[in-house]
Amino acid sequence: MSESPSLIQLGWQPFFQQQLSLDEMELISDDNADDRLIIGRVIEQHRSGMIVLTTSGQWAMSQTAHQASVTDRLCVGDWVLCDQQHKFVRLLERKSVFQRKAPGSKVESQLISANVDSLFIVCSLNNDFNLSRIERYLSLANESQVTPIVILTKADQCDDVADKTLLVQSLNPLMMVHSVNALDETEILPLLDYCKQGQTIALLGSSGVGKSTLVNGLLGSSTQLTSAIREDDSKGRHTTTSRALKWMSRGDQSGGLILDTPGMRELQLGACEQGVSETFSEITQLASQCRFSDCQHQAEPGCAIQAALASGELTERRLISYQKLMREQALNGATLAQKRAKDKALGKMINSVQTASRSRKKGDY
Ligand SMILES: Nc1nc2c(ncn2[C@@H]2O[C@H](COP(=O)(O)OP(=O)(O)OP(=O)(O)O)[C@@H](O)[C@H]2O)c(=O)[nH]1
Ligand SMILES: [Zn+2]
Repeated sequence: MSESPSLIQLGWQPFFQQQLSLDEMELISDDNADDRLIIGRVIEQHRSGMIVLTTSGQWAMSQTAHQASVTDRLCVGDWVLCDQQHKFVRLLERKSVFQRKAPGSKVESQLISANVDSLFIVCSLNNDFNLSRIERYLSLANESQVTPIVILTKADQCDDVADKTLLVQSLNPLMMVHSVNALDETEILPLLDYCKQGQTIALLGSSGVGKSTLVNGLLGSSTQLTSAIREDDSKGRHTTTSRALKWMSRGDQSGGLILDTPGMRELQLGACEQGVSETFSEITQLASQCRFSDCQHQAEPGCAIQAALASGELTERRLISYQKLMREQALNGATLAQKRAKDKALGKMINSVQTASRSRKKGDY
């Protein structure tokens, strides 16, 4: 590792500080205490465990067997307290979290990253340009309460940059939208404003839109928090994996962190009804003005949505995009409800088995 960062450089914020008890604060600041506590941030996740970075270096975190239910649910970006033996003590509450449906399962979620402040939604201005995909990513950002920033790449390969940028801006007039040639470092410099010291950003976008190019450009000649590591993959080959959390520090300017895990890149829409509603807030607003509270927005009289379509205030594309995402939510919701019902049934069965076994022991069976 080239350099140890300060807590602030690692992304420590008042939100996390406020969670520490007085006792914990004492144990953190007392270098001589036997039960000294150390604050660390999870920077990598491996099959074998978590790598935690602290102000005094990085190490593999250990845990006791009974902590597995918590440590199995940790992810890159998490803040943890550890003891001097590098053993997990507790997880600090997350400011934000990205999760997805676990592969092969409709109901379990898999945590991808935590404590991201801003999300760069990357979309290229050539053939990948797709408003509905941006809306999908916006729903994810809103659900996770992470600030979205839309970055339109390959501006150098597009004839109507201004028109397309306006279209994206029309999704939300308050949203930050940038169009860049990601290969040109001077064009991406303004993006560094979102990555100031203590801020953690993540990137989301289809393959080939320029995420790696942006990350490399933003890192510039940054000091890396950590160097690349070599580990054996499942087939025993050596692979070089780069750190999931990268630090942008250029010259004497100390920047924020880029969280770049493969999982983040493949993120799909999980359960995020709230995020979808927020992304399409004008549609939910309109729907509340329909004459009938159960309006299907088809041909009912007094339908505010149909009226907005007719006046051109709302586009059909946007309505269809909203309905599609909402339908996906309904499906997610259904599977979650089914899972809850199943868990409840299982709980009942376990209870009845335990009651029966207790009565057998008491001899009244
Ligand atoms: N002309 C031009 N080419 C770009 C731009 N951004 C990226 N590219 C090129 O597009 C190709 C894909 O870029 P990457 O940065 O690897 O894309 P990515 O999003 O990281 O792709 P994945 O790793 O598959 O997710 C590379 O050849 C880049 O040089 C841009 O703004 N303009
Ligand atoms: Zn209606």
